[in-house]
Amino acid sequence: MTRIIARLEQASKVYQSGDTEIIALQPTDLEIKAGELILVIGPSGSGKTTLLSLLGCVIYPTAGRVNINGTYTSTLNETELAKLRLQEIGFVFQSINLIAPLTSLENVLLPLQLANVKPAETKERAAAALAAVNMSDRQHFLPKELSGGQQQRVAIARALVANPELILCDEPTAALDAASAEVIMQELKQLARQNKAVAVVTHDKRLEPYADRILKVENGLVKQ
Ligand SMILES: Nc1ncnc2c1ncn2[C@@H]1O[C@H](COP(=O)(O)OP(=O)(O)OP(=O)(O)O)[C@@H](O)[C@H]1O
Repeated sequence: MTRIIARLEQASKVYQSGDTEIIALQPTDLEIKAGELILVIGPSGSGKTTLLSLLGCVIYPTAGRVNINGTYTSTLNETELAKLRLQEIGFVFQSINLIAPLTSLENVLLPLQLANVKPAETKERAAAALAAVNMSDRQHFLPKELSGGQQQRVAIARALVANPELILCDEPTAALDAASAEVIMQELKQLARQNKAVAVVTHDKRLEPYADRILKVENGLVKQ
């Protein structure tokens, strides 16, 4: 039986802006399984980032429940939730967010240091994560010394170094040319093959051939 890594049960998100309620996401049922790469597409403002933020436990649902790898997030306090995020979820953002004064290796080390992994182990694991995205030869480079595609690969290494089950990406290829976008997608596909679940929000049509499943979001409504 395929493992379910993330599940939304009638999960919705409503934002309050002054007197107006904005329904960012209608009540949604969704299962994301180990081994699949999902694309999330839809117009601007349709609720894609909201969906990804719910899956990433960055925001709480207004109603309904979120289950990550068997745990309902509503049963956790802030500290436990932060720990779950660190252990189970890897994030890759469009804006990359590498820390400028830190080298590739130091950026990738961060999640392990935050998770209190033993120093003897951290370096080895960070180096292995960089090797997995073919960036071993750029370990000691600063972000500004790397191309956009290389920076994105370091961001992926950082997202996967703690060995999370769920990898969430918001427009990971937006700033990249066709060749770099293909490398990134091959790498995300590779992660899915290693029985992780990968969800990618994108406007980029070039990514569709890589998807096992495409979710369309329109006006806060998710269609499979
Ligand atoms: N913090 C917030 N407060 C109020 N409204 C919000 C907030 N975050 C998002 N929204 C609203 O929720 C709706 C969905 O936003 P969301 O960011 O999920 O869209 P999106 O599909 O990711 O858009 P884009 O493709 O432009 O990034 C929008 O109407 C937006 O204005």
